[in-house]
Amino acid sequence: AGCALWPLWPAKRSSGSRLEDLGWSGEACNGNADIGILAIIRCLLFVGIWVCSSRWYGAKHNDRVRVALWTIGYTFMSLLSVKMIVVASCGAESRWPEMGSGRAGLVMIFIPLVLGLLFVHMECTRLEGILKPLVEKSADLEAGVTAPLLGDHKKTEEEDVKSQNLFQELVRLARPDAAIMWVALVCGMAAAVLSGLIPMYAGQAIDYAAIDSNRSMFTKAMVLLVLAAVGNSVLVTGRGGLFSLLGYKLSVRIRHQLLASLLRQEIAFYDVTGSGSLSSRLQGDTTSVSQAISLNVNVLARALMQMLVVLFLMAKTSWRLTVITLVVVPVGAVVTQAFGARYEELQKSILTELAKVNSSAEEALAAITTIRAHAAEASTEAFYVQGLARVFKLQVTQTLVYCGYICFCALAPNATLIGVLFLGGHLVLEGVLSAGELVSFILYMQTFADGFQSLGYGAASISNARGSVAKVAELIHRKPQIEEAGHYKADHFDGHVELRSVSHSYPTRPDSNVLEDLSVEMRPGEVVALVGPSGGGKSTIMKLLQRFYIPQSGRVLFDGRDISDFEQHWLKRNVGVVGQEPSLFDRTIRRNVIFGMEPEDGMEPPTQEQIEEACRMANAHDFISGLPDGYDTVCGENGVQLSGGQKQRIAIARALVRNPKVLMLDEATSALDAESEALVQEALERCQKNRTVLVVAHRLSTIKGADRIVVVKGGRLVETGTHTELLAKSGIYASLVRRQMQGMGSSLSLASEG
Ligand SMILES: Nc1ncnc2c1ncn2[C@@H]1O[C@H](COP(=O)(O)OP(=O)(O)OP(=O)(O)O)[C@@H](O)[C@H]1O
Repeated sequence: AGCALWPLWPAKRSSGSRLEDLGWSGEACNGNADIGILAIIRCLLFVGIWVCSSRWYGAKHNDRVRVALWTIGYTFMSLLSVKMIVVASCGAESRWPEMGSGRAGLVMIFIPLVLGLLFVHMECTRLEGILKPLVEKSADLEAGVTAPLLGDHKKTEEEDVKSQNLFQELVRLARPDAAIMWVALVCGMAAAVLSGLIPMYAGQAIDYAAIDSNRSMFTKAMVLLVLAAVGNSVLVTGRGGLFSLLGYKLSVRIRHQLLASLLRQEIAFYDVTGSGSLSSRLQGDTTSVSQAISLNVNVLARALMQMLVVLFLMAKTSWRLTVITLVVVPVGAVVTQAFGARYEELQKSILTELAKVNSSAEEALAAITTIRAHAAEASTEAFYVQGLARVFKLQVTQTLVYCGYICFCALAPNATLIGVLFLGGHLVLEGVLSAGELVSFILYMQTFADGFQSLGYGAASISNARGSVAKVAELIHRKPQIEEAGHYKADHFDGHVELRSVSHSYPTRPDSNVLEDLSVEMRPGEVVALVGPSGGGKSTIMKLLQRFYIPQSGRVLFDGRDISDFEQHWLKRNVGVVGQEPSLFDRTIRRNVIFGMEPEDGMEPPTQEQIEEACRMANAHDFISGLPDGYDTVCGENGVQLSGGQKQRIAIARALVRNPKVLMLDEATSALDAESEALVQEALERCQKNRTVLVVAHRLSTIKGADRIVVVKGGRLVETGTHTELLAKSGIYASLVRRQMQGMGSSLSLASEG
């Protein structure tokens, strides 16, 4: 309380009355020369005490308290500033010459300005405080991006550094369009200057017309006014258009960079990061990042430039009126924001309550027979009415807040206008200010208030986008945690495949070994069937052979060379894969067949003959030719426009068009009708000729046809041999076969055996 009242107390008691002492009488003060200096020292001390105490209190309690404290502090600071204006205006020149010379005026303008900036800073901090937990919460919910990005869920120092580098990140993203940005900023700067000149020329025109009656000067002022207005509109258009262009360019670039980075991440990254959260990064976050840069930088830059220009012109016109404006405008902005925040809070509560009420009504209508059976109509109705009453109560509060808000909105600008007119009118009467200058000032004031509001809006929006910028930037910069493959391309490839003493655990479960010291060799041209109970590690072997993961120990070799040495495009051309669930893209059949072999992939695309030959081998050519658009038929999202069997056959054709030396097949277990299954099966058998084939087999017929059967259980190779040899052993394989023969399992990899 002492702190709060101190600034209001006169610097030094004088013999005159309190009002005289403050200089309201308009006569010279009776105080001493140090009155102004003392006031400034007090003011600075007050700011110091207030900032420290509110920070301390805010840290201990919450942001609302801090903002409330700040508001109280600001109010008293404003009163102090008003007092200082009065003191400075009361003819203190006689005792403190600087007071009248304008230097003190600058000091007084400076104080509220610093406070204004402090406000913006604190508002951002407050918003950040509110947003951070939300961002963290949503990240937790997504159980996604942050996990692999931040590593071990730790809130690391790295994260803090990254958030500090946010501005640098924004600059980095916008750098390729720096030229556009600079031109846009220059346009904005020039527009701001011109928009500041408009009120000035308007004031001059009034002075020349109404006071000086100077026709030629009036015409000159009007011409300049027109030029300023036209120039301003041209520049504003240029600035707006360029910033929009910048936004779109940015959005394209960020999306491109993000998808390019995502496509290069190791498969383990996707094990922990849901595709849902990644697509939300790609859609929502990229939009907010590009908007943060284009739209909000535009708003902020425009507001800042406008405010600086107008502030300069205001101070030049009348520093006394400027101080009044600097005191009142931020107060208006704070109150507006407080109202807005409360209004939104209430709106959210209303929507939540309304949703509850609606669902209770829906529930009641859906369960009408239960209600009737229990004669519970009255209590159901009462429950609904209680809900409606809660909504109504909230709506009344919201209306009160709204009334307060519109009352303030209607009153505040007029109150400011009246205040400025009152003081300005006195200055005009005393000849300190001309009528035109007063009009100019009032127009400046409006521009300044607009600028201040935009500044708050822009700062809040940028603050909102911080989370998105951080996430997008981390994803763009994320280095795949699997070392880059080599560049080896073999002149001759036999198709010899080997897993040598491989032990593997997935990064998400580093403590559980999925494969344990497993060694398998597949000689060129050999067909090897991989069987075993579910969860035994068959698919893991396939994944290691595709270098989705690097084994913890042991080696994966092709023709005796480590898989990591090979140039991956070359290897994928020589090693074909057909998965259990064929995944097709929303493109034409042709493009789906040559997937990964398009010119953009650095490959010579297969010819139409080669495509058709592959499709013939895959039993797909006939049905494709029967489609109205043939090979140009679009498959639809994930191939929805095709049947399961057709999709499988296209996937087989996709593997065969590469004419691979090694073929890896995961037999489809999903139900296909008998005809489709026969076609797929026939295609699979046909494509095994002259190739090293590794097939995760579920059907007895496939297994019987294999040169060798490898039984994997618990990550270990437990049996190997031909069908007959393994049956004779009466081991796991024999029991799996027995179970299938007895019709207890549809495949040889049922979990019950695990
Ligand atoms: N991406 C992954 N992250 C963590 N663990 C995994 C992952 N994929 C598989 N596993 C685990 O590894 C073990 C072996 O799985 P794998 O898919 O290789 O078995 P499988 O023999 O192919 O089984 P199925 O015949 O049912 O397909 C299982 O315990 C499984 O839970």
